Amino acid sequence: MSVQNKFLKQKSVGVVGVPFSGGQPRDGVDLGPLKIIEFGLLDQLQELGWQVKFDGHRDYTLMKPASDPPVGRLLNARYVSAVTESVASSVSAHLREGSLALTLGGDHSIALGTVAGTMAVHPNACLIWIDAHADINTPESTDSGNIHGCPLSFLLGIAGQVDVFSWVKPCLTPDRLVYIGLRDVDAGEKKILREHGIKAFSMHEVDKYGIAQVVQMAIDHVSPNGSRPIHLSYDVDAIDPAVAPSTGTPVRGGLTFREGHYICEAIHETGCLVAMDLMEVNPSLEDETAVFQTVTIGCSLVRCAMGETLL
Ligand SMILES: NC(=[NH2+])NCCC[C@H](N)C(=O)O
Ligand SMILES: [Mn+2]
Ligand SMILES: [Mn+2]
Repeated sequence: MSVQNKFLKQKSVGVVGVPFSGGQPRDGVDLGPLKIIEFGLLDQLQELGWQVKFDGHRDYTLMKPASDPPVGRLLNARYVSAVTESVASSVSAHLREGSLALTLGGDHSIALGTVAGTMAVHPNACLIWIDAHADINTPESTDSGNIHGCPLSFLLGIAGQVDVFSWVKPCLTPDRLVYIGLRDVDAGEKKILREHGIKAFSMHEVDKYGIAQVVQMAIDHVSPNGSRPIHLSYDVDAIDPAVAPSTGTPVRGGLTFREGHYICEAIHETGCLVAMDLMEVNPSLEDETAVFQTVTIGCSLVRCAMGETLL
């Protein structure tokens, strides 16, 4: 069922491509947006009836500081901060015009910008985070120092004072965040989820209740009377690596092809989607077939969230 959106002024989408890999150590994830667009995503969205406004392939490497020594444990902190601040304003600009904001990554640190950008325009929006990982480490709890494992702690205001990220204002509350797909959560992150009462549906709950019930429970949790705008942040590593192999931190036991798509279809049906991220597609990992599979799935997840139906 294709549904009218409650929050958009027109059926238009602003596409922000963010070829950025500074939130983690593996090269190539910055090629994600280029590949996804080469595979025809923009035309596919037009065929679904969307007016597409693409910001163009920006060169975020121009923002790379000459020197960026670790801030505590955090790696590339100044670079991540500058890029995400700019992404936040691109996302806000599309939302202010009444368009949906679609951001193509790049690594998941970029969501620090996209979610901040959404909350600046829709302060009561909720966040549905689809991922194998919780990405909620604080500057103290992170073992890796990779900021793609930390964006949610900044958005929730539990990261403590980090001067480099002073532009990030706490804009998310624990009751407006829900996860689906988790299966590789650090010990420190489990503690944070418990302490803040954050709702999470791991793969165990997906097995136990089935994806349809999980998505329904997730939406009911973050948007109790269906009235909140939804930001969907989709890390492609939520999908099982047998189906979407080209990603930097693959974890076995993930969502099936259909489960992954069902989530997008059900969120479309709410009519409340205002922003979507597609993150962590890395076209330089694995072989050509794997890249084809991963990029193709990335495109179809976005199409399903934007109204493509099977019938
Ligand atoms: N967006 C991702 N793929 N995140 C993986 C994070 C892995 C690990 N928890 C870390 O903090 O380093
Ligand atoms: Mn992940
Ligand atoms: Mn992630």
